[in-house]
Amino acid sequence: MAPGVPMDVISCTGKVSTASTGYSKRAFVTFLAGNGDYVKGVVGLAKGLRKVKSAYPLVVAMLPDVPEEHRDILRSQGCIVREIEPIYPPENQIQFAMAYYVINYSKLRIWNFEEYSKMMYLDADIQVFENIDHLFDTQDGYFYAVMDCFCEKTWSHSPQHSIGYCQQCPEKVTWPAEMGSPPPLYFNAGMFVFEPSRLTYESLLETLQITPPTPFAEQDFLNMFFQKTYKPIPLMYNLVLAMLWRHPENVEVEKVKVVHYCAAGSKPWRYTGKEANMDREDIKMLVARWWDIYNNESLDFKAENSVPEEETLSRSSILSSKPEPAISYISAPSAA
Ligand SMILES: O=c1ccn([C@@H]2O[C@H](COP(=O)(O)OP(=O)(O)O)[C@@H](O)[C@H]2O)c(=O)[nH]1
Ligand SMILES: OC[C@H]1O[C@H](O[C@@H]2[C@@H](O)[C@H](O)[C@@H](O)[C@H](O)[C@@H]2O)[C@H](O)[C@@H](O)[C@H]1O
Ligand SMILES: [Mn+2]
Repeated sequence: MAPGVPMDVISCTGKVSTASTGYSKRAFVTFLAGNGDYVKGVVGLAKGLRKVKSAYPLVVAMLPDVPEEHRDILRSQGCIVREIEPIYPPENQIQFAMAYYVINYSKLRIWNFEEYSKMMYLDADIQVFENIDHLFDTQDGYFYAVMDCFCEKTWSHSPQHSIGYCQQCPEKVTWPAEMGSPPPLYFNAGMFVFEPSRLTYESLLETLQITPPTPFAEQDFLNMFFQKTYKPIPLMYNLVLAMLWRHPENVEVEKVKVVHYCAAGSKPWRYTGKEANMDREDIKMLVARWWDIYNNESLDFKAENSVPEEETLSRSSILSSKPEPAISYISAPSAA
């Protein structure tokens, strides 16, 4: 099992917690850039959230280069489209792990969505297979995300990769004293629970301008910025596919609620099965499950079934005012 992680999370009963007292506007948010095929990822995500009957809308923070045709597709799927301005890191010569990561700093604009009190960020290459609304009831003041893995070659630039150390199995290769203290717990930034705040937003942008970029771009930056308030949540909330072959002992596939198609060659809408590990039966099954949702027309947005956002708000405020059985915060099992 993965190392035990100190955390309190809502028991996965899915009940509304009394913690969300009073009016609180919540939403999922994803990020879309370019005129390429990631729009399929967002459509899949919107349909997946509908399939699990999530109570909250999906906001799409999109760069100006997303074509109107793609915006119409997303509106027709019930998404709330929000155009954002790009954010670029300071001048640098860095070699990002993937060249296109440079656009991912624009994700930081979501901290400025102050009309929401709590949001859950999901990459467009993520699918939600079980309802995770209960994560909105996590205690405020923290940054919740799943721990990443350092074993893929995309990490070959890092000291931890060079000595074979991974936080998913810290006992396998212990961190040598001569390299100082081991790296702090590090999260995958494809999924996280956060609270939009103008103050945090401005601090993020100011800090970014004086922070030299690093290979994992905004993910590295977010890990540095939220190091003190980061609370790991179990792997079931963001299965980074490489965990299946790097740390199978930490994965209970039947418990996985969220799958992150981030391994090379695993984007379902581009899947060929030719890249390393892509011919695995579990990968084929997870890609097929993604397509089942994407192609399921009964999951398309139907305006007549929807409740306009403002009404949804009042419903959620009724929900939060309705006396709900308090639920206990439990110290969750280790992150697996
Ligand atoms: O051409 C692109 C590349 C990335 N993204 C967005 O940026 C996120 C991060 O990129 P990606 O998921 O490919 O990174 P990975 O998690 O695979 O390293 C994607 O999920 C999308 O939300 C996008 O919209 N268009
Ligand atoms: O821009 C930096 C990116 O960093 C992350 O990518 C993953 C991916 O590259 C895997 O292949 C690695 O193995 C994994 O460790 C790494 O975290 C986030 O998923 C993505 O949303 C984005 O923030
Ligand atoms: Mn991703």
